[in-house]
Amino acid sequence: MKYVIGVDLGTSAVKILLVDQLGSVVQEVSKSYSLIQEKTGYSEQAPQDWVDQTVAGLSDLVQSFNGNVVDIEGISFSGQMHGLVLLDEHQEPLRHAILWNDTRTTEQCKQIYEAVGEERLLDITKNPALEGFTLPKILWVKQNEPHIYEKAASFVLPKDYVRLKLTGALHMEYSDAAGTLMLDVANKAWSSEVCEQLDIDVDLCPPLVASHAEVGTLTPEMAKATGLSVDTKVFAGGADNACGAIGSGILEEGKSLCSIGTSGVVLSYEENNDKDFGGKVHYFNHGEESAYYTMGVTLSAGYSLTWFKEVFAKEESFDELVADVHTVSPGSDGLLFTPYLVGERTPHADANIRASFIGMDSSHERKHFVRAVLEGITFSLHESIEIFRESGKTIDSIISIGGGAKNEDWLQMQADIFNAEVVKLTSEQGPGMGAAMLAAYGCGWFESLQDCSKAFVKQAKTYQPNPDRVERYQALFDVYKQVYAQTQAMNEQLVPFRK
Ligand SMILES: Nc1ncnc2c1ncn2[C@@H]1O[C@H](COP(=O)(O)OP(=O)(O)O)[C@@H](O)[C@H]1O
Ligand SMILES: O=C(CO)[C@@H](O)[C@H](O)COP(=O)(O)O
Repeated sequence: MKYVIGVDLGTSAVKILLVDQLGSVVQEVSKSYSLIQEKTGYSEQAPQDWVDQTVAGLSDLVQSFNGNVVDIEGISFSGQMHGLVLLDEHQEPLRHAILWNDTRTTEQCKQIYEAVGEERLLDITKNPALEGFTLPKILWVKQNEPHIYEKAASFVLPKDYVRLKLTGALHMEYSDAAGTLMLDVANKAWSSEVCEQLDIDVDLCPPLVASHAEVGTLTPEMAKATGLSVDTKVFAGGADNACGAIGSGILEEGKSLCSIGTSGVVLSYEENNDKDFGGKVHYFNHGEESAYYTMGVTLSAGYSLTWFKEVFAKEESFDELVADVHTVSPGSDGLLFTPYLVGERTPHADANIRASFIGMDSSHERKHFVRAVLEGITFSLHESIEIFRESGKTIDSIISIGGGAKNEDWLQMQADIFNAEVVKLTSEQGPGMGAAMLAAYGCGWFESLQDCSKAFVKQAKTYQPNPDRVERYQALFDVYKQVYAQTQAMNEQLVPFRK
């Protein structure tokens, strides 16, 4: 039996899957790392932590592997998107990585519009200037840390950095490059126009490759540190949402995905690059060649639950925290939560908005707050589904992945709030599975990613919407949607009081 490894470099942890030729996950390892949040709006991580934890995870995996290590033929990567890793001439990081959920760059987004023009930017990159994307982060460093910027020789995204350290080869692939706001998405090339307008040297941008491209093998040092063979083939990989789509079989028009990791994503496959969503949803290159996807993003989805757990139930596991939410009725007896802990992207691109609990009542217990958090996250994702439905898409079945898909009550809640069938797969690790599939396809095990998906993507269970709960949630969703407008101005006034 042959094997491949899929590495998903998430925001909370790196999750590593060993997958056999039948598509079964035979081993799974997870190693966490923390966020560095110096001030409100800031979110960073140390690139070395990603490398250390990935190497430690691979080493654990190899040590408990019963087979012959040379049968592990290939490895590929999925990674949290947009994070800026600025490298010096020796390909060493010049500072911590600035992550996708860091919103310090509102001013730089304005400058991008002024320099490139809103319409032209949308024409070239298919996306608006949002704080989370990479280009505003590069500008922020250039303006606020010029001593660092002047030493920059290139930049990469998180999983590209880990791959660089494992192989010694510097690359970026299209699905992640699309999230930089510097890629000409339709023509799959760096946009010299965008770079020139912002006085950024286009040579900072690394060589581009396809997601399934073989980019090298492990360095002897890394082979030794991980226990893997030096001949293990390394494939480029993809953005975590592109890989999540591959790992869930979102490889044809009409298929949709909901992912609840640190962020939350509702994603839909697009065959073409010429649809017009006016920048309301992100529009990126898929990990499948010549395909695209659109998606709406909730910045603090799983992160809202993690935050609640860290602040109010630090000693408990997620399973313990959510154990009794089914005893609270839908709507949490009048308690609403909006998940804007670090600002928001879809549908409210707003770095200053913050979260709310609305309707606290003396009868509420902790379990009401937990249920309200789960409902608020799901309502937020439903706002993205509403945008897709309003654009004419039919969304009656959604595959649900990510840490949030571990809980049955939450999966049923998704079916009831989305008013759609929700499908759970045998592994909730969609991005890791997608990365493994890119390696399997790259190794030549399959003719196409679709063929690989037929063999690897397996449904475990479906959740049907309950008509009574659907109706109740529709009424609550109408109230939920008002909270943003009602709290927006108040949040602006609170900005000077934040850390
Ligand atoms: N047992 C569980 N029940 C419900 N939610 C969970 C559970 N375990 C983890 N989660 C949620 O999953 C999130 C992490 O998901 P994951 O897909 O691993 O994120 P990332 O890829 O961003 O690192 C946590 O923030 C948490 O909200
Ligand atoms: O910014 C985005 C997508 O645009 C996020 O979805 C990141 O890609 C982080 O993903 P997770 O760590 O939540 O999986």
